[in-house]
Amino acid sequence: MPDLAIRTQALRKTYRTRRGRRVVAVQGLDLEVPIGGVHGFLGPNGSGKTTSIRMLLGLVRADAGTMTVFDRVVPEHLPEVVGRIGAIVESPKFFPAFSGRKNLELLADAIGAPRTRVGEVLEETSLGDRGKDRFRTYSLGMKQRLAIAATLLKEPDLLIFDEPTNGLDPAGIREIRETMRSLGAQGRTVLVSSHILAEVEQVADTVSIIGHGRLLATGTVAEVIGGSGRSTVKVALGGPAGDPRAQQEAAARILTSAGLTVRADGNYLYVDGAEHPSEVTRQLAQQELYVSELVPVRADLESVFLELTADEGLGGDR
Ligand SMILES: Nc1ncnc2c1ncn2[C@@H]1O[C@H](COP(=O)(O)OP(=O)(O)OP(=O)(O)O)[C@@H](O)[C@H]1O
Repeated sequence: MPDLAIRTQALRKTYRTRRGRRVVAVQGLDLEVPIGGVHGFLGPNGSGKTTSIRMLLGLVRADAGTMTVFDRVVPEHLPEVVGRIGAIVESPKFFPAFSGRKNLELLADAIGAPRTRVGEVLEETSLGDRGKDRFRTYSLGMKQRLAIAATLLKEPDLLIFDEPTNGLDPAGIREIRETMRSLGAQGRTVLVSSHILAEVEQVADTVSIIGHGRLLATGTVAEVIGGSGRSTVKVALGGPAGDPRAQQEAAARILTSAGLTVRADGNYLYVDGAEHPSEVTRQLAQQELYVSELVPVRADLESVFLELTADEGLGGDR
Protein backbone atom coordinates (compact mmCIF):
# COMPACT_ATOMS: atom_id res chain seq x y z
CA MET A 1 0.00 0.00 0.00
CA PRO A 2 1.38 3.46 -0.81
CA ASP A 3 2.20 5.82 2.01
CA LEU A 4 -0.93 7.71 2.83
CA ALA A 5 -1.37 11.13 4.34
CA ILE A 6 -5.07 10.50 4.96
CA ARG A 7 -7.15 7.37 5.04
CA THR A 8 -10.80 7.00 5.92
CA GLN A 9 -12.72 3.76 5.95
CA ALA A 10 -16.49 3.38 6.09
CA LEU A 11 -16.78 6.89 7.48
CA ARG A 12 -20.32 7.96 8.33
CA LYS A 13 -22.04 11.05 9.62
CA THR A 14 -25.73 11.80 9.94
CA TYR A 15 -26.87 15.20 11.12
CA ARG A 16 -30.11 15.78 12.94
CA THR A 17 -31.68 19.11 12.11
CA ARG A 18 -33.49 21.20 14.73
CA ARG A 19 -36.77 19.89 13.39
CA GLY A 20 -35.58 16.35 13.97
CA ARG A 21 -34.97 15.55 10.28
CA ARG A 22 -32.03 13.23 9.62
CA VAL A 23 -29.54 14.30 6.95
CA VAL A 24 -27.04 11.65 5.90
CA ALA A 25 -23.99 13.74 4.99
CA VAL A 26 -21.32 11.04 4.70
CA GLN A 27 -22.25 7.40 4.16
CA GLY A 28 -19.38 4.96 4.09
CA LEU A 29 -16.60 7.11 2.70
CA ASP A 30 -13.32 5.36 1.86
CA LEU A 31 -10.79 8.04 1.07
CA GLU A 32 -7.07 7.59 0.42
CA VAL A 33 -4.83 10.60 -0.03
CA PRO A 34 -1.23 9.74 -0.96
CA ILE A 35 1.68 11.59 0.61
CA GLY A 36 3.01 14.44 -1.55
CA GLY A 37 1.28 16.39 -4.31
CA VAL A 38 -2.15 17.91 -4.72
CA HIS A 39 -5.23 15.74 -4.17
CA GLY A 40 -8.52 17.13 -5.42
CA PHE A 41 -11.48 16.22 -3.22
CA LEU A 42 -14.32 16.74 -5.62
CA GLY A 43 -18.07 16.56 -5.40
CA PRO A 44 -21.18 18.62 -5.99
CA ASN A 45 -22.48 21.00 -3.34
CA GLY A 46 -23.77 19.07 -0.37
CA SER A 47 -21.94 15.85 -1.22
CA GLY A 48 -20.20 15.75 2.17
CA LYS A 49 -16.77 17.26 1.53
CA THR A 50 -16.85 19.83 4.32
CA THR A 51 -18.27 17.33 6.79
CA SER A 52 -15.50 14.84 5.94
CA ILE A 53 -12.80 17.48 6.36
CA ARG A 54 -14.29 18.64 9.64
CA MET A 55 -14.33 15.07 10.93
CA LEU A 56 -10.66 14.64 10.01
CA LEU A 57 -9.81 17.79 11.91
CA GLY A 58 -11.78 16.72 14.96
CA LEU A 59 -14.32 19.51 14.51
CA VAL A 60 -17.27 17.16 13.92
CA ARG A 61 -17.69 13.76 15.52
CA ALA A 62 -18.06 10.80 13.15
CA ASP A 63 -20.87 8.30 13.79
CA ALA A 64 -18.87 5.35 12.50
CA GLY A 65 -15.77 4.40 10.54
CA THR A 66 -12.07 4.96 11.00
CA MET A 67 -9.75 7.80 10.00
CA THR A 68 -5.98 8.06 10.03
CA VAL A 69 -3.71 11.02 9.34
CA PHE A 70 -0.10 10.01 8.76
CA ASP A 71 -1.00 6.59 10.16
CA ARG A 72 -2.29 7.97 13.45
CA VAL A 73 -5.90 7.19 14.28
CA VAL A 74 -7.86 10.44 14.60
CA PRO A 75 -9.44 12.11 16.43
CA GLU A 76 -7.98 9.98 19.25
CA HIS A 77 -4.36 10.69 18.30
CA LEU A 78 -4.90 14.06 16.62
CA PRO A 79 -2.61 15.87 19.10
CA GLU A 80 0.31 13.79 17.77
CA VAL A 81 -0.20 14.95 14.18
CA VAL A 82 -1.97 18.27 14.48
CA GLY A 83 1.36 20.10 14.32
CA ARG A 84 1.88 18.65 10.84
CA ILE A 85 -1.51 19.84 9.54
CA GLY A 86 -2.39 23.31 8.27
CA ALA A 87 -6.03 23.85 7.40
CA ILE A 88 -8.24 26.59 6.12
CA VAL A 89 -11.81 25.57 6.66
CA GLU A 90 -13.28 29.03 6.97
CA SER A 91 -12.03 32.58 6.45
CA PRO A 92 -9.49 33.31 9.15
CA LYS A 93 -9.59 36.62 11.00
CA PHE A 94 -6.83 39.15 10.41
CA PHE A 95 -6.51 42.70 11.74
CA PRO A 96 -7.57 44.97 8.86
CA ALA A 97 -5.45 47.96 9.93
CA PHE A 98 -2.23 45.93 10.24
CA SER A 99 -0.07 44.90 7.33
CA GLY A 100 -0.05 41.32 6.12
CA ARG A 101 3.46 40.99 7.54
CA LYS A 102 2.44 42.36 10.95
CA ASN A 103 -0.53 40.00 11.07
CA LEU A 104 1.74 37.05 10.34
CA GLU A 105 4.31 38.19 12.92
CA LEU A 106 1.62 38.28 15.60
CA LEU A 107 0.48 34.82 14.58
CA ALA A 108 4.04 33.46 14.48
CA ASP A 109 4.58 34.72 18.03
CA ALA A 110 1.29 33.17 19.15
CA ILE A 111 2.13 29.71 17.80
CA GLY A 112 5.84 29.86 18.61
CA ALA A 113 7.03 29.92 14.98
CA PRO A 114 10.25 31.84 14.31
CA ARG A 115 9.72 35.31 12.84
CA THR A 116 12.14 34.43 10.05
CA ARG A 117 9.34 32.20 8.70
CA VAL A 118 7.18 35.27 8.01
CA GLY A 119 9.32 36.52 5.13
CA GLU A 120 9.56 33.01 3.74
CA VAL A 121 5.82 32.32 3.76
CA LEU A 122 5.10 35.73 2.20
CA GLU A 123 7.44 34.75 -0.63
CA GLU A 124 5.93 31.28 -0.92
CA THR A 125 2.49 32.79 -1.46
CA SER A 126 3.80 35.56 -3.77
CA LEU A 127 2.88 38.27 -1.27
CA GLY A 128 6.46 39.46 -0.79
CA ASP A 129 5.82 42.80 -2.52
CA ARG A 130 2.64 43.55 -0.65
CA GLY A 131 3.57 42.36 2.83
CA LYS A 132 3.93 45.93 4.10
CA ASP A 133 0.48 47.00 2.93
CA ARG A 134 -2.51 46.99 5.22
CA PHE A 135 -4.64 43.87 5.13
CA ARG A 136 -7.74 45.94 4.36
CA THR A 137 -6.26 47.00 1.02
CA TYR A 138 -5.79 43.40 -0.13
CA SER A 139 -7.89 41.80 -2.86
CA LEU A 140 -9.89 38.72 -1.91
CA GLY A 141 -7.27 36.53 -3.59
CA MET A 142 -4.50 38.17 -1.57
CA LYS A 143 -6.50 37.74 1.64
CA GLN A 144 -6.89 34.08 0.84
CA ARG A 145 -3.18 33.75 0.09
CA LEU A 146 -2.39 35.41 3.41
CA ALA A 147 -4.55 32.76 5.05
CA ILE A 148 -2.48 30.11 3.28
CA ALA A 149 0.70 31.92 4.37
CA ALA A 150 -0.56 31.76 7.96
CA THR A 151 -1.04 27.99 7.75
CA LEU A 152 2.50 27.64 6.34
CA LEU A 153 4.13 29.34 9.33
CA LYS A 154 4.50 26.06 11.18
CA GLU A 155 5.71 24.22 8.04
CA PRO A 156 2.91 21.67 7.83
CA ASP A 157 3.32 18.46 5.84
CA LEU A 158 -0.41 18.33 5.08
CA LEU A 159 -2.47 21.31 3.96
CA ILE A 160 -6.23 21.08 3.85
CA PHE A 161 -8.15 23.70 1.91
CA ASP A 162 -11.92 23.62 1.77
CA GLU A 163 -13.13 25.41 -1.36
CA PRO A 164 -10.24 27.91 -1.23
CA THR A 165 -11.29 29.79 -4.34
CA ASN A 166 -14.88 30.50 -3.31
CA GLY A 167 -15.78 34.05 -4.26
CA LEU A 168 -12.51 34.76 -6.08
CA ASP A 169 -12.24 36.27 -9.55
CA PRO A 170 -10.35 34.38 -12.28
CA ALA A 171 -7.06 36.10 -11.43
CA GLY A 172 -7.47 35.20 -7.76
CA ILE A 173 -8.31 31.60 -8.67
CA ARG A 174 -5.18 31.42 -10.80
CA GLU A 175 -3.02 32.71 -7.96
CA ILE A 176 -4.37 30.17 -5.48
CA ARG A 177 -3.91 27.44 -8.06
CA GLU A 178 -0.27 28.42 -8.55
CA THR A 179 0.28 28.45 -4.79
CA MET A 180 -1.21 24.97 -4.42
CA ARG A 181 0.83 23.70 -7.34
CA SER A 182 4.09 24.91 -5.84
CA LEU A 183 3.23 23.52 -2.40
CA GLY A 184 2.55 20.11 -3.94
CA ALA A 185 5.76 20.32 -5.97
CA GLN A 186 7.70 20.90 -2.74
CA GLY A 187 6.53 17.49 -1.58
CA ARG A 188 3.83 18.68 0.77
CA THR A 189 0.44 17.03 0.62
CA VAL A 190 -2.38 19.38 -0.34
CA LEU A 191 -5.98 18.23 0.01
CA VAL A 192 -8.23 20.70 -1.77
CA SER A 193 -11.98 20.37 -1.92
CA SER A 194 -13.98 21.87 -4.72
CA HIS A 195 -17.23 21.51 -6.59
CA ILE A 196 -15.68 23.25 -9.58
CA LEU A 197 -13.58 20.82 -11.50
CA ALA A 198 -11.82 23.29 -13.72
CA GLU A 199 -10.18 24.83 -10.68
CA VAL A 200 -8.61 21.60 -9.55
CA GLU A 201 -8.10 19.63 -12.74
CA GLN A 202 -5.01 21.57 -13.73
CA VAL A 203 -3.22 21.25 -10.39
CA ALA A 204 -4.33 17.91 -8.99
CA ASP A 205 -1.99 14.96 -9.19
CA THR A 206 -4.69 12.66 -7.85
CA VAL A 207 -8.41 13.09 -7.24
CA SER A 208 -11.28 11.54 -5.35
CA ILE A 209 -14.79 12.20 -6.59
CA ILE A 210 -17.61 11.84 -4.09
CA GLY A 211 -21.37 11.96 -4.33
CA HIS A 212 -23.87 11.64 -1.51
CA GLY A 213 -21.00 11.05 0.92
CA ARG A 214 -19.61 8.06 -0.99
CA LEU A 215 -16.51 7.58 -3.09
CA LEU A 216 -17.39 7.40 -6.80
CA ALA A 217 -13.91 7.34 -8.33
CA THR A 218 -10.32 7.85 -7.27
CA GLY A 219 -6.83 7.80 -8.74
CA THR A 220 -4.60 9.97 -10.86
CA VAL A 221 -6.46 12.36 -13.15
CA ALA A 222 -5.47 10.15 -16.10
CA GLU A 223 -6.72 7.00 -14.35
CA VAL A 224 -10.04 8.56 -13.46
CA ILE A 225 -10.54 9.80 -17.01
CA GLY A 226 -9.33 6.50 -18.48
CA GLY A 227 -11.44 4.47 -16.07
CA SER A 228 -14.55 6.05 -17.45
CA GLY A 229 -14.16 3.81 -20.50
CA ARG A 230 -14.13 6.69 -22.89
CA SER A 231 -12.31 6.37 -26.18
CA THR A 232 -14.13 8.52 -28.64
CA VAL A 233 -12.71 9.42 -32.02
CA LYS A 234 -14.03 12.05 -34.38
CA VAL A 235 -13.93 10.93 -38.01
CA ALA A 236 -14.41 12.76 -41.31
CA LEU A 237 -14.63 10.87 -44.58
CA GLY A 238 -13.68 11.99 -47.93
CA GLY A 239 -12.24 10.87 -51.11
CA PRO A 240 -12.31 13.07 -54.14
CA ALA A 241 -15.14 11.02 -55.61
CA GLY A 242 -18.55 10.16 -54.29
CA ASP A 243 -21.32 11.78 -52.35
CA PRO A 244 -19.99 12.75 -48.89
CA ARG A 245 -23.37 12.27 -47.23
CA ALA A 246 -23.77 8.78 -48.67
CA GLN A 247 -20.22 7.92 -47.63
CA GLN A 248 -20.92 9.08 -44.11
CA GLU A 249 -24.10 7.00 -43.90
CA ALA A 250 -22.32 3.94 -45.25
CA ALA A 251 -19.48 4.42 -42.77
CA ALA A 252 -21.94 4.73 -39.89
CA ARG A 253 -23.58 1.44 -40.93
CA ILE A 254 -20.25 -0.38 -41.22
CA LEU A 255 -18.94 0.83 -37.87
CA THR A 256 -22.22 0.12 -36.11
CA SER A 257 -22.29 -3.42 -37.43
CA ALA A 258 -18.70 -3.80 -36.16
CA GLY A 259 -20.07 -3.18 -32.68
CA LEU A 260 -19.05 0.45 -32.29
CA THR A 261 -21.34 3.26 -31.20
CA VAL A 262 -21.67 5.95 -33.83
CA ARG A 263 -23.24 9.39 -33.78
CA ALA A 264 -23.26 11.79 -36.72
CA ASP A 265 -22.80 15.50 -36.20
CA GLY A 266 -22.37 17.72 -39.25
CA ASN A 267 -19.51 16.44 -41.34
CA TYR A 268 -18.19 14.22 -38.55
CA LEU A 269 -18.95 10.85 -37.06
CA TYR A 270 -18.25 10.39 -33.36
CA VAL A 271 -17.24 6.80 -32.78
CA ASP A 272 -17.14 5.24 -29.32
CA GLY A 273 -15.79 1.91 -28.21
CA ALA A 274 -12.86 1.33 -30.56
CA GLU A 275 -9.88 -0.34 -28.87
CA HIS A 276 -7.61 1.64 -31.14
CA PRO A 277 -8.30 4.32 -33.79
CA SER A 278 -6.74 2.06 -36.44
CA GLU A 279 -9.73 -0.27 -36.00
CA VAL A 280 -11.93 2.50 -37.41
CA THR A 281 -9.71 3.17 -40.42
CA ARG A 282 -9.33 -0.56 -41.13
CA GLN A 283 -13.05 -1.28 -41.00
CA LEU A 284 -13.76 1.58 -43.39
CA ALA A 285 -10.87 0.96 -45.78
CA GLN A 286 -12.00 -2.65 -46.22
CA GLN A 287 -15.22 -1.23 -47.67
CA GLU A 288 -13.34 1.33 -49.76
CA LEU A 289 -14.28 4.25 -47.58
CA TYR A 290 -11.39 6.52 -46.72
CA VAL A 291 -10.84 8.66 -43.67
CA SER A 292 -9.71 12.23 -44.32
CA GLU A 293 -9.51 13.19 -40.67
CA LEU A 294 -9.43 11.23 -37.42
CA VAL A 295 -9.02 12.96 -34.06
CA PRO A 296 -9.20 11.35 -30.63
CA VAL A 297 -11.70 13.31 -28.55
CA ARG A 298 -10.07 14.12 -25.24
CA ALA A 299 -12.25 13.11 -22.34
CA ASP A 300 -11.73 15.66 -19.62
CA LEU A 301 -12.27 15.33 -15.94
CA GLU A 302 -15.25 17.65 -16.21
CA SER A 303 -17.23 15.24 -18.37
CA VAL A 304 -16.28 12.27 -16.19
CA PHE A 305 -17.30 14.23 -13.12
CA LEU A 306 -20.64 15.19 -14.67
CA GLU A 307 -21.26 11.60 -15.67
CA LEU A 308 -20.40 10.20 -12.23
CA THR A 309 -22.41 12.77 -10.35
CA ALA A 310 -25.31 12.97 -12.80
CA ASP A 311 -27.89 12.15 -10.14
CA GLU A 312 -26.33 14.30 -7.46
CA GLY A 313 -28.03 17.60 -8.14
CA LEU A 314 -24.81 19.16 -9.30
CA GLY A 315 -24.44 22.76 -8.36
CA GLY A 316 -27.85 22.88 -6.78
CA ASP A 317 -28.63 23.44 -3.12
CA ARG A 318 -30.07 20.45 -1.45
N1 LIG B 1 -24.72 21.20 10.86
C1 LIG B 1 -25.51 20.59 9.97
N2 LIG B 1 -26.77 20.24 10.29
C2 LIG B 1 -27.57 19.58 9.43
N3 LIG B 1 -27.21 19.25 8.17
C3 LIG B 1 -25.97 19.59 7.78
C4 LIG B 1 -25.06 20.28 8.65
N4 LIG B 1 -23.91 20.48 7.97
C5 LIG B 1 -24.08 19.94 6.74
N5 LIG B 1 -25.30 19.41 6.62
C6 LIG B 1 -25.86 18.71 5.44
O1 LIG B 1 -25.00 17.62 5.15
C7 LIG B 1 -24.85 17.44 3.76
C8 LIG B 1 -23.37 17.51 3.39
O2 LIG B 1 -22.91 18.83 3.62
P1 LIG B 1 -21.39 19.29 3.44
O3 LIG B 1 -21.34 20.73 3.80
O4 LIG B 1 -20.51 18.35 4.13
O5 LIG B 1 -21.21 19.10 1.87
P2 LIG B 1 -20.16 19.77 0.89
O6 LIG B 1 -19.87 18.74 -0.12
O7 LIG B 1 -19.04 20.36 1.66
O8 LIG B 1 -21.01 20.89 0.24
P3 LIG B 1 -20.62 22.43 -0.09
O9 LIG B 1 -19.71 22.38 -1.25
O10 LIG B 1 -21.96 23.02 -0.42
O11 LIG B 1 -20.02 22.98 1.19
C9 LIG B 1 -25.69 18.53 3.10
O12 LIG B 1 -26.93 17.97 2.78
C10 LIG B 1 -25.82 19.57 4.19
O13 LIG B 1 -27.03 20.29 4.04
